[in-house]
Amino acid sequence: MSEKLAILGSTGSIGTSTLEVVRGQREEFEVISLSAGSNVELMIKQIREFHPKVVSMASREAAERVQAEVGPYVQVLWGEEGLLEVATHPEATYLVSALVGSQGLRPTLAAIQAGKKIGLANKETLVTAGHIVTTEAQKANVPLLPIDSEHSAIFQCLNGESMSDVERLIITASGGSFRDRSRTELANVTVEDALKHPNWAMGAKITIDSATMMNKGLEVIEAHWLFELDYDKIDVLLHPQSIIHSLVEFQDGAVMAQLGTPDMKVPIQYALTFPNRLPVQTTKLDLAKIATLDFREMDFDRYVALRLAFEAGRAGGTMPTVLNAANEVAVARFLRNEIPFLAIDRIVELTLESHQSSVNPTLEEIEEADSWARRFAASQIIPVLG
Ligand SMILES: NC(=O)C1=CN([C@@H]2O[C@H](COP(=O)(O)OP(=O)(O)OC[C@H]3O[C@@H](n4cnc5c(N)ncnc54)[C@H](OP(=O)(O)O)[C@@H]3O)[C@@H](O)[C@H]2O)C=CC1
Ligand SMILES: CC(=O)[C@@H](O)[C@H](O)COP(=O)(O)O
Ligand SMILES: [Mn+2]
Repeated sequence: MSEKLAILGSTGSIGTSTLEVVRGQREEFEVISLSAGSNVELMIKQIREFHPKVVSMASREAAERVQAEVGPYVQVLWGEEGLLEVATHPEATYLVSALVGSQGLRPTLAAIQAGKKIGLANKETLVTAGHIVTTEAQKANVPLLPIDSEHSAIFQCLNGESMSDVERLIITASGGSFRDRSRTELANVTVEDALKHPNWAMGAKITIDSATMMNKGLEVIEAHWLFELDYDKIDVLLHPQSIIHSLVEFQDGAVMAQLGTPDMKVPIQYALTFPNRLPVQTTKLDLAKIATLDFREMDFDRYVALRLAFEAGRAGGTMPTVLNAANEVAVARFLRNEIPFLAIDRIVELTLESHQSSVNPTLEEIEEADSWARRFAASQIIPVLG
């Protein structure tokens, strides 16, 4: 048995793909603890199949419903306390951090401080408090293994290389659901349309982030922290097929890329088994069938969210925290049909413009900035501009 797993967000897109990886490599993994929000039915199924010792749900009511079904042999907790228990269970060796949003920060930090290896899908954690998360990981001598497909690709390209030879990272972007529409054509798009990602089946929040290009913005900040590179050395390239997951250019002009069919089981398993590789049940890449790979230069006027993310990342302090929190609120409002699509990046921009950033913020200052940004973004009534 190589890893004993704690999984935050086990009922989500990354969580269920992680359990699919476990199913494919039963002798490699044991599931120790799981957490979910409100999906009681799926949690009960996961408990019956994987026999965790502890699980947690978002609310007491959901936890009681799970406990009533599974009996006393599994401890069912709830709320923030439950997330911390799941993340730091003494028997777990490895945390898969796959909650959505900056609510993943506290439990992920706790797992780092408890010495668990981290498989990081929850990019918002690194965006909101990158300097704290990376410093704590270094102190605890804990690896942060990327699950996000682009960062896994870069991590694989950098294997055995010296960071001083890296000229730049090139993060690929599919362009999301509306990549073939101009900005003015986005005024009346629906939630249903925005949720149709061309290449990946993912949770709702990241699918909207992909449509606004905020996902790529968050990934630029994530790459800055994971690979300790200046923003001037991080580029974004439109690549509609999502076959090249990202690239690294070296100072001698050589460019390394990692390719594969879009299937999160591949980066998830690599993060779990690194430095080893094991077989994965996936569709193998057939380049002759694909025949053509396309690329387009990034347009920062079309994708305002990406420009805002570069600006917030470069500004540092609490600006990335505010970018992330305002975006979380704006995306949730769009998903509830409260605001139009184009209001998402406008709300983020207005929130950033109104924020007084703190330099080298503490965890408490980050949480304060996060709360302030959530309140501000929730209160904005936006005249939508093209
Ligand atoms: N999906 C993907 O392919 C990729 C995702 N990522 C990142 O991974 C993270 C997870 O994304 P994804 O799996 O798509 O998201 P999903 O929305 O599919 O899953 C989110 C998970 O978090 C749980 N959750 C939500 N709210 C709460 C809460 N208040 N308390 C406890 N648990 C909660 C959900 O539970 P429930 O189901 O019960 O609501 C679910 O298990 C995000 O940060 C995303 O950006 C990165 C790369 C690719
Ligand atoms: C699978 C994954 O890692 C997502 O972050 C994906 O990359 C989203 O695609 P785009 O943001 O490029 O549309
Ligand atoms: Mn990604």
